[in-house]
Amino acid sequence: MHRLLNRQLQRHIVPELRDDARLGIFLNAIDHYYDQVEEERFLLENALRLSSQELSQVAATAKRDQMLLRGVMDSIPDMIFFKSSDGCYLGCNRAFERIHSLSETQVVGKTDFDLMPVELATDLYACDQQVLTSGREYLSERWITNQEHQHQSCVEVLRTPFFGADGQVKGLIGIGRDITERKHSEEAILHQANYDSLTELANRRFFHERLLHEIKLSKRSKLPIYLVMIDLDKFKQINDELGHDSGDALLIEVARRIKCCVRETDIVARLGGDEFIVAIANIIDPKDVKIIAQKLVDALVDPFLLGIDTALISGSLGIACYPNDAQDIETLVKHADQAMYYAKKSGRNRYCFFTPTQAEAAIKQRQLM
Ligand SMILES: Nc1nc2c(ncn2[C@@H]2O[C@H](COP(=O)(O)OP(=O)(O)OP(=O)(O)O)[C@@H](O)[C@H]2O)c(=O)[nH]1
Repeated sequence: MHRLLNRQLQRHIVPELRDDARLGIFLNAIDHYYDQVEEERFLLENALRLSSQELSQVAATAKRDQMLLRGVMDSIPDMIFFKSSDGCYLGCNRAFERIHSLSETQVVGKTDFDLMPVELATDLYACDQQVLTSGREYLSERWITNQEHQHQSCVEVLRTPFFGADGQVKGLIGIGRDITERKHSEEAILHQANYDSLTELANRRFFHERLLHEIKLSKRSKLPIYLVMIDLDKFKQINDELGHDSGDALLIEVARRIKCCVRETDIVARLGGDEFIVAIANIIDPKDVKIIAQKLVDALVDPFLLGIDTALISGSLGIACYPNDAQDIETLVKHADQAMYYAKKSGRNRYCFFTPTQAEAAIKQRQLM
């Protein structure tokens, strides 16, 4: 280009001037200048080509990294989500999508109030706030209903804050694990530890625990608690005559009948064998205990239909009162047992209240043995 310009200048300059040494210097300077520009242009073009190559390499690497990160996130079985400080979802992984039956596109930019039932959303909002306001981790456990498949799963979520360069909380990362199976087995273990497997009533251990709680309440309310010990009369005969399975069926029916005679808040337990116990709290008029005890006696004499057989049985009941008869559970149960024993001795199919003479008689009997 500059050579063309140089030629143009040479042509239009008058011949005398063309030999002028100063003009020659000027033209050479132009020539040199254009050479320099050409070189710079070449370098610049080269640099541009190289940087655009680098740029596409960087972009390719970034894309590869992003895909790798996405692949890793999606293959993690725990659910992952990110939220901004105003509670809007920034992203989530596949496990999150699966648990909630929601795609990432449905989620991003939305809050829990846009996506979940209001009760759950309020609950999750409170969990988020724990992290966003304190800047500390927070572990929560929630039952979530999958709207699409209508099944419930229990999810344990660890929320961790993330910070900006200014040190302020900018949002949170949640990592959640489906612990439904663990929860179910924990519940089963707890049920096994607290309930009698045959009748589904509370067992001795759980009865003790619940009675302790009732005693605390009674101390405040100043209302007594009555323990009613129930032992079936001649139950062994049922087993012997009709078989163990029929005996089991009868015990199940006894449990059902006992529960029908008391309030839902009263504690009904099977202590073992054919022995049951009921704790009746909040009794204002002691006459009510007599009414309940008689109801229990009557309920047990009703015939039991056991397959093709009909069984007749009765029960002997002993009653002790907290705090009048004893202040600790062990003595209270012992007194109810002594009263029950007295009912058996007095002809069965009845209830008896504990009296101190029964305790004296029991001591004497033990001394004779
Ligand atoms: N079917 C069944 N029988 C049981 C179970 N646990 C204990 N038994 C039986 O229940 C019977 C309890 O008998 P006892 O309370 O000792 O005596 P009883 O025949 O009821 O006579 P009294 O109590 O003196 O009126 C025993 O034969 C035990 O083997 C059970 O889970 N199922």
